[in-house]
Amino acid sequence: MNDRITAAPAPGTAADPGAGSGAGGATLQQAHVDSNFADLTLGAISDAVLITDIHGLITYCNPAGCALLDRGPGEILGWPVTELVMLMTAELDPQPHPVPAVLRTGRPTRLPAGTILVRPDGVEFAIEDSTSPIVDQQGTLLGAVMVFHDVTTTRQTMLKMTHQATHDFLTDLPNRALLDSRLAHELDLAARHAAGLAVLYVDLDNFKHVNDSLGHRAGDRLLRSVAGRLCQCVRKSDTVSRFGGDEFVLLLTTEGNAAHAAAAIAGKILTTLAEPHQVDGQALHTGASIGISIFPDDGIEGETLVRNADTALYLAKSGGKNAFRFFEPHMNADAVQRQQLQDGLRVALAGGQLALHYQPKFDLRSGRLTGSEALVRWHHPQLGNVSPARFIAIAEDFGMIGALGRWVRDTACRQMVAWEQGGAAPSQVAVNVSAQELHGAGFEDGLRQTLYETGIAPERLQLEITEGVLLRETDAALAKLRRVRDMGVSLAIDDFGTGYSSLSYLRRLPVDIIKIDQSFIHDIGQDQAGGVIVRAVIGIGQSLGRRIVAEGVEDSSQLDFLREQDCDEGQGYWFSAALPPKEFASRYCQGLAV
Ligand SMILES: Nc1nc2c(ncn2[C@@H]2O[C@H](COP(=O)(O)O[C@H]3[C@@H](O)[C@H](n4cnc5c(=O)[nH]c(N)nc54)O[C@@H]3COP(=O)(O)O)[C@@H](O)[C@H]2O)c(=O)[nH]1
Repeated sequence: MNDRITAAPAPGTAADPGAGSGAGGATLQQAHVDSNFADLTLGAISDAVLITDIHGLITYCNPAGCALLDRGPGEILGWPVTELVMLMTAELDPQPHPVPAVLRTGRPTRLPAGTILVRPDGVEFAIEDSTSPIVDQQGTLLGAVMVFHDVTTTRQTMLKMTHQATHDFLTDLPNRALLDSRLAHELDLAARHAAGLAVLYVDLDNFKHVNDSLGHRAGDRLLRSVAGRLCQCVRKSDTVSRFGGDEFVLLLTTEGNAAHAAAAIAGKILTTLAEPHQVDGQALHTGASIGISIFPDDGIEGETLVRNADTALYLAKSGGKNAFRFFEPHMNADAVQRQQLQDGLRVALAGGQLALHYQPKFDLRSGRLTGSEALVRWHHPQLGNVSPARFIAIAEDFGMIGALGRWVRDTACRQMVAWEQGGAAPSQVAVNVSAQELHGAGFEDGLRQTLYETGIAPERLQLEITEGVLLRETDAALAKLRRVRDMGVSLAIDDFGTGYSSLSYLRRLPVDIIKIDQSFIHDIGQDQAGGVIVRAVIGIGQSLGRRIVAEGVEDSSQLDFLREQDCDEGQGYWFSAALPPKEFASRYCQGLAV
């Protein structure tokens, strides 16, 4: 062996034969000196090799070992291996050393994965090792040999890969896979210690609108901001995960009542998320809806708890958004029906089950028919007639609203053209456009296609857009509406009065018609305020050059009042409910010249 690795052991150490380390130490050192071939071999390999005597004092270190420990042999030999090579777990807790164990048992051993070696100068690196006993031909234990190498880079790569596989790339939150495994672990603990556990399913309200109107980069930034705020709302021991899109699932563990804790956190989340988010220099507003399930009442398995929280979320959303709801068992029946409707709607869209009915609108001064509103109807083969309010929400939630809206528009326009070709048609047909449909990227092109393919004159088509939708419009969306109007199609603001538009805002909206919401018409004659609002809307709307339509006219006193206020048009059961096309034509198109 060369001088570097056979330097004399520290005086007084067991490796010094004079120190009375016994025959084992002397024999071992002699073996080193004699073994030139072994010396060359050990000097050539990249693994660190440390040999100790029977007392665990280092008697040999190869060059790779010296390099890893950043010491010359003189600073290594004679040291207790447990002091020079301190070992920790991956969590930096003390790790039992393998050399004393081998010297005690005489059996080889390996360190657990993730073991960290801490040098006396404080430098740490991850190692993999194997430690074996050294025995002579008589079977006497002479010492131990520890072979190890630095796996920091490999470990970092592995940790990075594990992180990527278990975290969301955009927000760096745990992903669904990690949530599932944490949920399984926490459920196990909760079951054994009767602890509380809640799952909160959070979904942003109108996130798609941000993406569609401001672009995906802004959407991504908003999601990161939301992720940060969600983490601020919970303890470090809780899990905030992103399930994809704008859906986040939180796992809360509590010692007390889980429902109370979940309600408090849900309230905090709604308040925190409602604060404006600074994205690209502008303040973005977003709300959220939250569904909550509680262990064990709402499920004892992770999958069930998440599914039930999702069901409760759906009801929080359909109940008006920006709210939280706890899961209730009856919701499952609703969820089953929703699934049935969702599946059924796909079939219905493919053909046969959908129909349009037409409700007439009349000029209140002349009594003449001014047009009709097309309202979609669905006869489900098992469930019978399904309310459009219900299935339109489902179409919106499950990405079918574009196709449904397109079907309604195409069918209404074709019907108008058919009536025209028959020689008698109302002057206009109105179709409802849902928020999501309007915000969809293909809306304008789809509309152009409808006009082109059906051959309807654009001025014969009217789009009804609810006030709530228009209120949330950005400049880009308003520009979209102006382009629609430039095609020659007229626009009506539907359900006016329910969205609290300011009158100055009304002036900005590119609409031709204001339809007063039926709730205000219903209030006419019932209380003072109802009539006052209707009168104000008619006066101000007309002064802004808009035509006013009263929706939901049900009796003659309402009609008289509307006429007194010089309202332009009326629609409602007093005149007629929506009718199938044939009935509509035979009642209202006779005598109408195109
Ligand atoms: N995006 C689309 N939305 C649509 C379409 N078809 C309908 N809808 C929307 O669904 C909601 C419920 O519609 P519906 O059950 O058809 O009810 C409409 C009328 O039948 C009803 N109405 C009409 N007159 C009266 C009346 O005198 N009293 C009374 N209580 N109800 C009456 O009102 C509904 C019309 O609402 P509106 O559109 O706001 O004018 C409803 O929100 C529809 O908009 C569709 O094809 N696409």
